[in-house]
Amino acid sequence: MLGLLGVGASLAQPWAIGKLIEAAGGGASMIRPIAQLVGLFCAGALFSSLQAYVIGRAGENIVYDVRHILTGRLLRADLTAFGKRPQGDIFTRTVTDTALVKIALSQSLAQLIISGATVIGGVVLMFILDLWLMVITISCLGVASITSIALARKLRKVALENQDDTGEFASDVQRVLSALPTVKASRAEPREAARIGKLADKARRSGIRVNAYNALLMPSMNVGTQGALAVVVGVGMSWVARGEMDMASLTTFIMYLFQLVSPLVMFFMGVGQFVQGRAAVQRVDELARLPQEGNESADAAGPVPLGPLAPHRPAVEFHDVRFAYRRGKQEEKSQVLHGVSFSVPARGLTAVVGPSGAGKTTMFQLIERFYAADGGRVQLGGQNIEALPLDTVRGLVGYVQQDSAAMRGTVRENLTYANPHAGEDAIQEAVEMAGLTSVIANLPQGLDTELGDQGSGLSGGQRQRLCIARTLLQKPAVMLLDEATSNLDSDSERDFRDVLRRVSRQCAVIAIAHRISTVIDADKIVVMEGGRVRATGVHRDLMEHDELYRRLAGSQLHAEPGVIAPATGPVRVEPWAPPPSFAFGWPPYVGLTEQTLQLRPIRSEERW
Ligand SMILES: Nc1ncnc2c1ncn2[C@@H]1O[C@H](COP(=O)(O)OP(=O)(O)OP(=O)(O)O)[C@@H](O)[C@H]1O
Repeated sequence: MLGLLGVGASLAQPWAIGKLIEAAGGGASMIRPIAQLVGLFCAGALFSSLQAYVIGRAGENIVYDVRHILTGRLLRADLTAFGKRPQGDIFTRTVTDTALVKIALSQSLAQLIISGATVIGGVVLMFILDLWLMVITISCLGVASITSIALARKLRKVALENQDDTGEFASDVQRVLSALPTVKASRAEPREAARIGKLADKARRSGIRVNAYNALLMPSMNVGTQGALAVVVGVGMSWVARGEMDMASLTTFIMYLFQLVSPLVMFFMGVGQFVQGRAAVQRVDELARLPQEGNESADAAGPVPLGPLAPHRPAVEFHDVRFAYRRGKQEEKSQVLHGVSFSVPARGLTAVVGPSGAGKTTMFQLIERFYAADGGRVQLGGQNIEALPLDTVRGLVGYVQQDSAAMRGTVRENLTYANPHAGEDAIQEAVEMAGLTSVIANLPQGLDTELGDQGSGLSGGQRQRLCIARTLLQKPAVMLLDEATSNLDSDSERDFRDVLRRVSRQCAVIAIAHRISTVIDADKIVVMEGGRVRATGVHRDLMEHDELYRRLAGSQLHAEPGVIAPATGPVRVEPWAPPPSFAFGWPPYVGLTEQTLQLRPIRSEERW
């Protein structure tokens, strides 16, 4: 509305100038026309600056709303759908494309409306002033408008390409930066620089095409209006000379034509911006449509009260659970769990063992409801996990992941992440239980020491203990530990076993374990192989009856002197030796003898 009032004020200005010319020519008082003109100038300036402020504010509100809704949907996105998109692309769409949406939905839309209204108003007034001059003007502008519309269409296409290219570039930068130590250790910097350089170049080339079409858009309109101006001045002046038109009307007409130039150019620039913004809207919209996790009917009811699960019934039950990951655009299935059934008591330690790739972590992810089972039933405290609100499930289940996820922020923020209201005593207790007391005491600012991305600033084992403490603070009913002790030294692991014993008196602890010491202690052991439960029992029975378990206990589980012997008699641990030679030409294994440990130059035939 403010914009349209501004348009009204500027459209009235040539009319006021005409009146001024008439007054000057007729020798009448010029005070009134000058006052009218000044009033119109001031009103026009006031309305357009107010409109610019209001539109700018609306734009910021729009971008805030879009980002707020989008991040909410990203955080609640289904992991399968989320995992298919490169993170850099998600980042570009959330940050850069939302800014373009702001331009499209506020600035350029307002520009289109205001300059469109100015053009229409001007054209109508010019028609009233002189029909034939207007016909001449429209024919010149018509050609320019058709060219501009064709250019705007092309612009939208290249803008979409450029935004995709920028997304691809951002994804690759993110991929490399998140694995920078691996890149350096593999001496892959030149390769990566070349690869990223190619993507940057692709974005540069499509960016240049966007600029080329943008650059053509304005001059094509300018040529049309300048041509129209030349013809109007020529024809109009000859009519004035012949006395068929008065000078005031021609001046007013030319003023309107001048006034038309800028809004027309702005209109087509607005079209350009709008089409680029529409491409961004399309990309943001695609991201916002990512499938969401959770069960709407269960979640709508809100979280059910948390508390320890009843001690007399199993905490977790798997009944014939089948699950396949979906990969790629075609959603090809890779079946991982083939009818898994077992139960976990509400108290005590249950260890899950099995060869790599057996499906142990996948099982945990189904308990956390990161993914939904394709068949069968997962139950928590006797209730189907799918029927419980997600918030309740994740409040009951604490998860220490395999790769000990810690985040940028202080140690305290990391510790209280799952329970932000934890008191100082509870924090100290969790720190103590996870064996972090001396680690934190040695940090420069104790609990308030800042950690870098992924918790850098702590060792792998310390990060692992931090994650364990975080889960302890959550006081879960079911605690999932995915190889949580793999980075701990023997002393810390022994201490942690005591912690596990204490914690498992309060809740169900399920641990994927590769250390025989953790497994021996377990009240129940689940042996998995190839996505199936092969055997369950306690250490002694499994050593007697299960061939795979015996093998794992002897090799894959990290044997520790004096641990296996009391339960079963000595287990022979074969020393590891690689095969005689690998197909890709690794030199034959010779064994570490005194001779091979001596440094000597490598002969050319030994290189690989
Ligand atoms: N996100 C995923 N998408 C597709 N397949 C996956 C995904 N995660 C795991 N897999 C596959 O599922 C199978 C089981 O993986 P899982 O991580 O559950 O095994 P695991 O028993 O925990 O192994 P490990 O002891 O090595 O951690 C593997 O074959 C793996 O390739």
